[in-house]
Amino acid sequence: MNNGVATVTLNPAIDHTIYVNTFTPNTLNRAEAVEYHIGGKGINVSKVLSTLGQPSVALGFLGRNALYFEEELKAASIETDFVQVSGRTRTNIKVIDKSNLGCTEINEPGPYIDTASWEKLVKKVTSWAAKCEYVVIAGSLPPGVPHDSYKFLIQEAKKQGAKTVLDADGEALKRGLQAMPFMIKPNIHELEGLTGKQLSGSKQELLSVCRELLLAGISVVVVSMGSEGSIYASQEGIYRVYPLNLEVKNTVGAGDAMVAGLIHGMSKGLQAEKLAAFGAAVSACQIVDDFGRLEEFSKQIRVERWV
Ligand SMILES: Nc1ncnc2c1ncn2[C@@H]1O[C@H](COP(=O)(O)OP(=O)(O)O)[C@@H](O)[C@H]1O
Ligand SMILES: O=P(O)(O)OC[C@H]1O[C@](O)(COP(=O)(O)O)[C@@H](O)[C@@H]1O
Repeated sequence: MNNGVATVTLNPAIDHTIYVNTFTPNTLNRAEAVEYHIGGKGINVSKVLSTLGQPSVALGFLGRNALYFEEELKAASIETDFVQVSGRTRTNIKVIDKSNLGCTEINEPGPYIDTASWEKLVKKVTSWAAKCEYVVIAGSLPPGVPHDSYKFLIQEAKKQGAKTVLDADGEALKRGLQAMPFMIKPNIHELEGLTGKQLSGSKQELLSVCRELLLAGISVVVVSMGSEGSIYASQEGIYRVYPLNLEVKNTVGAGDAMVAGLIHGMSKGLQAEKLAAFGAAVSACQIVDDFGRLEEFSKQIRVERWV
């Protein structure tokens, strides 16, 4: 038993982060520093949970470079139960321009997943969902898996009694929502894709979109808005979480850290206002790359009840 959290990453990645002084497209850029980290949204959630002292099991597909992932996860005390596939797990490029802290990302599509591998994965998710309180399903779909993969996995996990958390984009998010996950954490761009509207970020507009999702049957809706902070919505109320002014190191994985923070906070029984602040504080730690500041950030974050 792993204290109740399984993360599912169908499309893990090695995040290859390249820091340049000033990024200029169509010319030679020389790297000031490089970092390689195992990633993909569910894996990142497991890594942050582990930093917070909460165990989890990581599931999904891994290709020929699986051993590297398994070793890194083991070193972080994260249990693994991946399906091995014959392709190569992808590498995603993140270029960080130190002059303005902008991040240019190129995410690969990932290896092809055949039907037999997909069926193995479904069995693993179903079996872990029976043992876990939360099943986090996150990230893009690799080629070959069904378009309604997330809808199906959420339905199966719910049948086993797990609370499901979905963090995805585009069609994968739209279809996944049909199975009514317990919690979703779209960023503002993912929410725009979902609603088909360009959002101004006004209070009325955000309230109306969150209310619609709650009414449809999702228990917790968290909309992250990068440097603008976030919105937390549940039956307890709808809250505006104001951002901190941070010395940003790298914003990659900020959303995943927020998901991990929300799950950890829920596991500890935090109520809406404190939970919303805790999720935001964990993402702030990820951005400055210093989890020693968790308590300080949790106290600094301002949460306002909207309704
Ligand atoms: N530049 C920033 N300054 C302060 N906080 C930030 C910044 N970028 C992200 N955050 C925090 O991290 C959270 C998640 O970031 P966001 O970029 O919205 O998610 P995602 O990584 O899923 O796109 C935000 O709601 C906010 O609390
Ligand atoms: O599966 P996708 O949508 O391509 O995203 C994968 C990427 O997202 C990340 O998990 C980061 O996500 P966030 O910045 O949204 O938290 C990277 O580690 C990874 O490269």
